[in-house]
This record gives sequence, structure tokens and C-alpha cells, in this order.
Amino acid sequence: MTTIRTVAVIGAGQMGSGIAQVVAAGGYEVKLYDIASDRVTLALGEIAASLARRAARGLSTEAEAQAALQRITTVTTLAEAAKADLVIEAASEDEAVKKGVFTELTPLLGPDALLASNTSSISITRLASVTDRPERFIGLHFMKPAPTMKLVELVRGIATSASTFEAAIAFAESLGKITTESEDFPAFIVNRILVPMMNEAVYVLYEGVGDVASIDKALKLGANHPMGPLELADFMGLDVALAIMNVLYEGLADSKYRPCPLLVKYVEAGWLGKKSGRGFYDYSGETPVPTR
Ligand SMILES: CC(=O)CC(=O)SCCNC(=O)CCNC(=O)[C@H](O)C(C)(C)COP(=O)(O)OP(=O)(O)OC[C@H]1O[C@@H](n2cnc3c(N)ncnc32)[C@H](O)[C@@H]1OP(=O)(O)O
Ligand SMILES: NC(=O)C1=CN([C@@H]2O[C@H](COP(=O)(O)OP(=O)(O)OC[C@H]3O[C@@H](n4cnc5c(N)ncnc54)[C@H](OP(=O)(O)O)[C@@H]3O)[C@@H](O)[C@H]2O)C=CC1
Repeated sequence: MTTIRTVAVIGAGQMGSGIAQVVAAGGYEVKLYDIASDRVTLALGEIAASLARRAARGLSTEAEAQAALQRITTVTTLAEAAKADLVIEAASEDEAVKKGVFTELTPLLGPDALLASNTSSISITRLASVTDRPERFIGLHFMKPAPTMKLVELVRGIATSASTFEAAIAFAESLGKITTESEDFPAFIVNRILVPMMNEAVYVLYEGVGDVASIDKALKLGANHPMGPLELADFMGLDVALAIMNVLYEGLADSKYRPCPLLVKYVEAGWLGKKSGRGFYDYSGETPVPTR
């Protein structure tokens, strides 16, 4: 079994930065890469702030937070990122982008390196097929926010070996996470169930059944969800939610997964949720304000 000491994270967005933080806190050396180098700098600042908040909440000591931050190195080329025992890809939810990353990365890797994707929905078998090591490739699906959420969903592609699967379980558990296993079907388990529920909430808004505040209040107080479905969609990123719906719609060829036209329009407008400052809520002020 490969001994994992150094982990590269490709993509320093919402998930890549959270994953880098969790992995560094777990005692691993981390290399963080993004296609946009300014994004990596921003991510490091976000990680430092999150580690400090968690220390202030008593979830770690100040010294542990500092040590975790010290273990993260930012890199500006895939060649530097490739010098790792495990590479976790967390780039945008777009099959062409992810395949591009793995195609470029593969010849740069050491022979024993393991590959993982944090994809929310895309076939692990198809992503693995562009590499030279589909048996050493696995879906390692962290939930947002990665430092807080307990689950890591593991997805084996058709060629993933038993030893890769075991290494992935051991790695996730070493981070204090609990794993679950899904077969390699569109959007796996969590998002197959969760994201159509959020899409339905957008239909409820689109059809005028309720406004943003009513829909979120209904699910928060009526079903004890920690966030309403529209708040959660904004938190996840509307582009990510739409990409997952499209994978379900195309992959399962069933009209019940049709993305709500209002969700499509929001993404086309660049209203991507919290990360862009506007989605179903407006985040420009102190507290989020419903937009409909
Ligand atoms: C798309 C995919 O592929 C898969 C997915 O991830 S699906 C999405 C899965 N995630 C969820 O369903 C999350 C649902 N929401 C929750 O469970 C909770 O609201 C929560 C855990 C996010 C926060 O709960 P909480 O009681 O406020 O926890 P708390 O410990 O105070 O905060 C945890 C972190 O969440 C952050 N957070 C809380 N609410 C937030 C919000 N509305 N927006 C952004 N960040 C928020 C906090 O800042 C904190 O971050 P740091 O550790 O960096 O300080
Ligand atoms: N958001 C969520 O709740 C969750 C998302 N995921 C999955 O995690 C992955 C990342 O999502 P998320 O972090 O939300 O998305 P973000 O848009 O926040 O981050 C993606 C990052 O990847 C960068 N990127 C794009 N192309 C490349 C490339 N070729 N090489 C390196 N970096 C690249 C983007 O840069 P730029 O912006 O410049 O294009 C961006 O910084 C997706 O697969 C998503 O489905 C999994 C669990 C939860």
C-alpha cells in the first residue's frame, strides 16, 4: 500500500481550500494548486482565518492551527503538484476541465501515486480512463464545509483496485472522517437525493408557490434541515448545483431531473450564490437578503 505523506490538492476554490485545510490538520504535507495563482493566495488566507476561528472555538489549539498552516505550500505548476503520494482533484465541476487536469498530470506523477477526484457527480470510471492508472484512481467526495462535515463518500470506478479503496478509507479515517460507499452512478448517493430536492425548491419558487424566505423557513422549521434548500444551493454554488442536475439529466435520461429554468437563468446571469455575492439571497450587506 502507498504510504501517504504528501497530498496535492488541485483547484483552490470552495472545496479545494477546505480539503487542503482538513488534510493539513490531519498531519499531511499539502501542496495547493489552482489554475489562477491569485486564487491560491486567497485560499491560503481563508484557510488561515478558518483555522484561527476553529482554534478560538476550542476545536484545536493555536499551536495545532499554526502547524497545520505551515504544512500547506502553494505551488504554481502541475509539475510541482505532481510530486505527491496522493493527488486530490477539486477543480470546477466540468468533465472536460477535470479530464484536462488528469491528462496533463498523469505523465508527471511518480509510479505509485494515487489519484482521487472530489467530483460531485461525474463518472469516476470516465475520469480514470484518461490516466495511466485507473486501478489507482478513486472518488473521494468531501462535503461542504469540508472541515466540519463528517462524511466522505467513496466511489470506486470499474477498475479501482481493492488496495486503492482500502488506502482511501484509511486516509479519510485518518482525517477524522466517516466514509460511505457509492457505486459509480451519476451524482452517487448524497447528490442524487439532495440536489433534485434543491432543484424542486427552485421550481417551487419559479411557479410562485412560495417566496425564498417561505421555502427556506418551511424546510428549516418543518423538516429540521440545518439550511433551507435555497440557502443551501447558494452555499454550494448554483453553478455546481446546475452542473450536477445536468449530469443527472443526461446520465439517467429521465425528465424528472430537468434543471429548473430559473436555476439555469441565475447561473447564466453570473448569480452563483454566496461565492459571487448574489444568488437566491443578496450577500452585499451584513445579513443575506432574499431576492424574490
Ligand atoms: C455538492 C456536493 O457535492 C456535496 C455537498 O457538499 S452537499 C452539501 C452538504 N452540506 C450541507 O448540507 C450543509 C448544511 N448546513 C449545515 O450542516 C450547517 O448549517 C453548517 C455545518 C454549515 C453550519 O452549522 P453551524 O452550527 O453554524 O456550525 P459552525 O460550527 O458554527 O460552523 C461551521 C463552519 O461553517 C461556516 N458556516 C456556517 N454557516 C455558513 C453560511 N451560511 N455560509 C458560509 N459558511 C457558513 C462557519 O463559518 C464555520 O466555518 P469555520 O469552521 O471556517 O469557522
Ligand atoms: N461546492 C460544493 O458544495 C461541493 C463541490 N464539490 C465538488 O468540488 C469541486 C470543486 O467545486 P467548488 O470548490 O465548489 O468550485 P469552485 O468554483 O469554488 O472552485 C473550483 C476551482 O477550480 C479552479 N480550476 C478551474 N480549472 C482548473 C484547472 N484546469 N486546474 C486547476 N484549477 C482549476 C477554478 O478556477 P477558476 O475559477 O479560475 O476557473 C476554481 O478556483 C467540483 O468538482 C464540485 O462538484 C464537492 C463537494 C461539495
